[in-house]
Amino acid sequence: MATKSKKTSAKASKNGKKKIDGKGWKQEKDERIDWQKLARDERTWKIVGAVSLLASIFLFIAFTSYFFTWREDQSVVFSRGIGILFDGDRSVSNLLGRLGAYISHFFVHKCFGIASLLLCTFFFVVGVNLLFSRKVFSIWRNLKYVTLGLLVLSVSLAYVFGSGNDQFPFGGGVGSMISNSLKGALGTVGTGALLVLLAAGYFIWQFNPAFNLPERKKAAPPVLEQSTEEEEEEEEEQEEEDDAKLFIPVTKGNKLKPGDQVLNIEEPEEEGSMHDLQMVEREEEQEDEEEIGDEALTMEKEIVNDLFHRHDQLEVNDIPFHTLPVTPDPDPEPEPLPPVTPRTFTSGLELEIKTVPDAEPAEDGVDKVIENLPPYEPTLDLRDYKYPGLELLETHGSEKIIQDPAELETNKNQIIATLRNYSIEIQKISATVGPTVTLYEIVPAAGVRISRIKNLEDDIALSLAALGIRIIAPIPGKGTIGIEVPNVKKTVVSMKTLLASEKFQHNTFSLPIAIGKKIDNDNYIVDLASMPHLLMAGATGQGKSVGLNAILVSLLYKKHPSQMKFVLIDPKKVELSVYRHIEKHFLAKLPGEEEAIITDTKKVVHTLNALCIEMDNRYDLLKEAGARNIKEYNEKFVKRKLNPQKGHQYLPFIVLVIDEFADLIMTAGKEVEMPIARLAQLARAIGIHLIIATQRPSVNIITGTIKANFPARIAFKVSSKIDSRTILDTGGAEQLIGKGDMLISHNGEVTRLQCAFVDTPEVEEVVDCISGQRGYPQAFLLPEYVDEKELEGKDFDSADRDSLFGDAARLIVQNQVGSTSLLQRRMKLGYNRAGRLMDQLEAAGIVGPNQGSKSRDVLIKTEMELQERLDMLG
Ligand SMILES: Nc1ncnc2c1ncn2[C@@H]1O[C@H](COP(=O)(O)OP(=O)(O)OP(=O)(O)O)[C@@H](O)[C@H]1O
Repeated sequence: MATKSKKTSAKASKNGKKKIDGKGWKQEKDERIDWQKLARDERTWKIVGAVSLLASIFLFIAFTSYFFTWREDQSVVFSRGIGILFDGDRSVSNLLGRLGAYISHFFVHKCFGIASLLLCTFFFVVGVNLLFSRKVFSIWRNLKYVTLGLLVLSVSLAYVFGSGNDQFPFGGGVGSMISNSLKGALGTVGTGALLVLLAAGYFIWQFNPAFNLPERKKAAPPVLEQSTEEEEEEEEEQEEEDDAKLFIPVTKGNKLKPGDQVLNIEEPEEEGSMHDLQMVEREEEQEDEEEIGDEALTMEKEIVNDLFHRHDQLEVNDIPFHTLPVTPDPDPEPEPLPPVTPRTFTSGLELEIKTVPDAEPAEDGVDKVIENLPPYEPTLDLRDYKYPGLELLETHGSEKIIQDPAELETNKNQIIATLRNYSIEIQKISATVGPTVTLYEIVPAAGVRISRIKNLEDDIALSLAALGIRIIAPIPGKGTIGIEVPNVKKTVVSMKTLLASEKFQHNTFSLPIAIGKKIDNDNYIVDLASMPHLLMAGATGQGKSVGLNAILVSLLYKKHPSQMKFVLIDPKKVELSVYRHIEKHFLAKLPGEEEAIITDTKKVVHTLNALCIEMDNRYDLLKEAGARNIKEYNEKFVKRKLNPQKGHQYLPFIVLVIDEFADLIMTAGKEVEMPIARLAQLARAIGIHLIIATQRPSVNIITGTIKANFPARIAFKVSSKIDSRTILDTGGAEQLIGKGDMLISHNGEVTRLQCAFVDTPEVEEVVDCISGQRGYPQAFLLPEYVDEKELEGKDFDSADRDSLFGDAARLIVQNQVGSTSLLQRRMKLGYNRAGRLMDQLEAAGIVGPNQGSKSRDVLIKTEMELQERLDMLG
């Protein structure tokens, strides 16, 4: 009981009542009206709103009635003036009696004429907003229109209809006065012109009509019109948004949105009483704040500046924000609102901040599209970059295929005779002359079994006494038998011809490579991205290096440095070294490495593992972006649907080229094979493509795992049928004639090609053309890979911190996300190192403990705090 009375006493004193003895209460302040409190009371404003709404209805009825009764009531009002209100004897015709007659006479006759009706809208807007405690209409906008409308309409109507005692006051006294003054100053015509000008100006401003002369229609860029309209619309939308934000009831537990501004926060008065509604206003706030006085809380909108892409700074107002600085409320003891986790609060108030749903990442992790931004253009990184021109390349000899009729005739006769020796008759024979070989297509006579011809392949070749005969029995899809016979005079296929071809110039391939010419002279141009990896084999001196150069040069001719990077592995140290000059344009390397072209086996292992990390990181990015492959991902990035702040970036293709694979496998074995197999299996979707070349296509080098993951394979001449089978799963490569004569197995088809020829000086020209231009500050950096074995035995206690500890701590504190994958992506680290860094950050008290799938809590909130902690740690 005693406790209860104590409580009651406390409650009472809080409400301004003081106990003076045990029997009664003395009201100390009950005589004083607390105006401030009254002004902040929601009910007060509701009453004002209701009065305003009634006033608007009253005025509307009075004015409308006046339009019909003005003549009858005019003399009465004239004669009595304001006294009419108290003159009970006088009767008037206005529907709202003497008050209606007097007020409408005042506004319509004396002031603004018909335009006075606009006043009704003002009271209506104010009334509705106050009554509903939210901004239904914009008072500010209405006020602008009413003020302008009263003036312009009254003056215009007075000008048009004139004024006189006996006349209906269309423009009212004010309108007539201004109109007459203008007429005096500008003359009737001048005044008319001014009014027309005003009307036209308003019309143009509001509707922005197009004034295109017929013949200039084409010249007027529609974009311009559109953009102006868009701006207009945007302005409208913005206004509407602002309007909607104007009045926002904030009660206990209610949530604010960014951009909302709270004018008045009322503390609860009594137990059980409702929290007062708050009025939130934008444009009228200054005025209102003055009225409400310094009791009002002002809450400022924190604009979150989000650097949405690397190169374009963007201010985004509508993304979630974390801090709302609140001016302290001098009113005592504001009751805390439900808990939140803000960074700062100065008033002791805690607000639950609701993030704007639009800015939340969509379900697939994709951010809201930031409209009205031009698409991201990766090539702007090096906007002046010029692609190498075709003039850098040479035409090697005559491009014309030499057809020697005598040679053709001899070969034909020999084929017929040889087959006849084996009792094989021919119905028809035709020849297609290619750059290196001629294909004789034969249709055997009825009853001849194709398998018989195939079995006689070696004998026929011997009889024809020529190297490089290949029998295709039957030619897939044709039902004929093909015999390829090398030409006596061969034509070199210049790289220049292929690159100049329509097929190369105008294709939509992601990574177009021009490899060579088919036997029918068709250019063989394919998309490396769809292959998706390529295995090349060939005995020494048969054209492998030229083939690799042809592929690399094709890509250099089509891709911008921002779109593609090479990882070049060259254990022989000479083949690819020419490309070292384009390091800052097209090469990728490990952080801290001097040379971009990798020649050392140990570094090859690191690089391959780093590529695996890059692959994993890219998969994480794709997953977050809800994209299935690099193309979809980059499309989203270009459309600015992905936030670089979250680690997203435009992903260049990465082409890994290993020139002598056999050497690597011999020295590093599984250490090389495993990451290559992993990359080959998984890297296609994320834009990493492999080209592996080897002189020795034996089974211990091209293992089953490697083969299974390299569906596209090229064979130059090899030394044995077994090698041909290892590389192509079929014989034939041993019968090639060298100098770029090759077989390519792609999409289950084996095609004979003459590889495009590009000489080393040409490659040097191309490389010089690129390296002479502005490049990136350094090569594209691959993620760092730390060999677990090298770390064994090393104890990573807090005294032996990772060199990246400080950077990692800063990144985590800046982002306020304790996630290992963030470290991996942003710092290009492997999982193990990132994980170890995270453990060290935990030990240093910067992040909290592991929380399973949820990211760790970040215990340090500001960079200043972090710096202190780092200084402390030493
Ligand atoms: N496509 C081609 N057209 C014409 N000639 C070619 C072509 N490819 C290669 N050759 C000729 O063959 C020679 C050897 O080619 P390349 O250097 O590419 O052989 P390789 O297989 O790389 O040899 P290695 O493995 O020993 O480096 C070239 O110097 C060139 O004269």
